Amino acid sequence: MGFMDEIKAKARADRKRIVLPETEDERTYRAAAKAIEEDIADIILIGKADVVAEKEKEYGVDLSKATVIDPEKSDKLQSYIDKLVELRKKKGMTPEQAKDTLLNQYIYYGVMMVKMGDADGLVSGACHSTANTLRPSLQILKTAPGTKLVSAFFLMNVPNCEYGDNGTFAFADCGLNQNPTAEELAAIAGSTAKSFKALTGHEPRVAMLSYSTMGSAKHDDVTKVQEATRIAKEEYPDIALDGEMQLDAAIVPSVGEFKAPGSKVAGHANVLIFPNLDAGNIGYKLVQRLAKAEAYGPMTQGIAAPVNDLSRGCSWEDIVGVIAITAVQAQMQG
Ligand SMILES: CC(C)(COP(=O)(O)OP(=O)(O)OC[C@H]1O[C@@H](n2cnc3c(N)ncnc32)[C@H](O)[C@@H]1OP(=O)(O)O)[C@@H](O)C(=O)NCCC(=O)NCCS
Ligand SMILES: CC(=O)OP(=O)(O)O
Repeated sequence: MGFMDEIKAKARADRKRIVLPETEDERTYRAAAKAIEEDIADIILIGKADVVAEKEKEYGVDLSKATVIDPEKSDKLQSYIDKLVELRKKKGMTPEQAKDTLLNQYIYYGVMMVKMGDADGLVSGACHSTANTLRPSLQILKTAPGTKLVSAFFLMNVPNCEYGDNGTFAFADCGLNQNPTAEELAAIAGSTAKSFKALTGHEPRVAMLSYSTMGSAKHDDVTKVQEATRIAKEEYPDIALDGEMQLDAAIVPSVGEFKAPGSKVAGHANVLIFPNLDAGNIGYKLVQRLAKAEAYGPMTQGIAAPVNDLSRGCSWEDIVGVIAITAVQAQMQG
């Protein structure tokens, strides 16, 4: 059984309520229908009932078991307006702006449902940018206790691959933090190792990636990853983590032995921490497209409740996977 089958089985065991606000996108309907058919979550769609019914017919999917919420008709609207104003008053949010935002940006309505306990998690981003998808949850849900930095990772499943754990990897940060400092990079490594273990059950082996292996090149960019590695080893002594190292040294045993002799991680890494968002975002898309890998994410870690993003290039099957992961994250956050 692959990790996604296991995640779906976990999701099924304690079904959570997952909101999908992007009812303007066909993939949302197909993913919602499949998630219901596979019994992995209770699905809440945000939109107008007649529009959803029309699309359901057009796409030939069965959404009779989904809950459809039309913000305009919801008796919760006023309480959501009040709460949003309370939360964003210091940033200048007025009741008029809050009403307009909740009625016209369904992602905000969905995030408020999670905030108010009317849903357990949210998945969006198939037709909205990452910034517009994650900003509402950063603003409204905020970070989980004990977390300073929210970051975003992908769970990757590379077919016919002997590297990582038979092709299973976590990659980070591929979605959120553009240019992490050494401290932030160390925090991303710690969070991703924890997420990888929690979602796949595998022991993480974390490589701090660079274009240099153990001092083979010299530049401020390399120094940043070396410093991040030092901090991460200090902060997370129980995690197998090493760096700085190149991608080949991280995952290919013979190269790891040659370039980083004595490293327990080199050649065996299953958690790859990229030095910046350019590298992370380009890296995951290369593996997804050229190696035909399944790529689930960008999943967030560190938000007070599970809200996960998607790539606008995702398939509806990817959305089903992210729904299942979101449901399992919701179980873990209680
Ligand atoms: C998500 C993103 C928009 C947040 O950036 P921003 O410009 O700081 O946005 P805001 O200032 O409105 O931040 C929103 C809130 O989230 C908080 N926040 C932003 N990034 C955060 C992080 N990584 N961890 C915790 N909180 C964060 C801010 O402090 C702010 O809180 P406040 O409004 O209560 O003060 C930005 O990080 C971004 O654009 N990232 C790149 C996304 C992207 O293009 N990815 C590529 C495709 S996947
Ligand atoms: C994760 C990501 O790259 O998102 P998008 O493709 O929507 O920019």
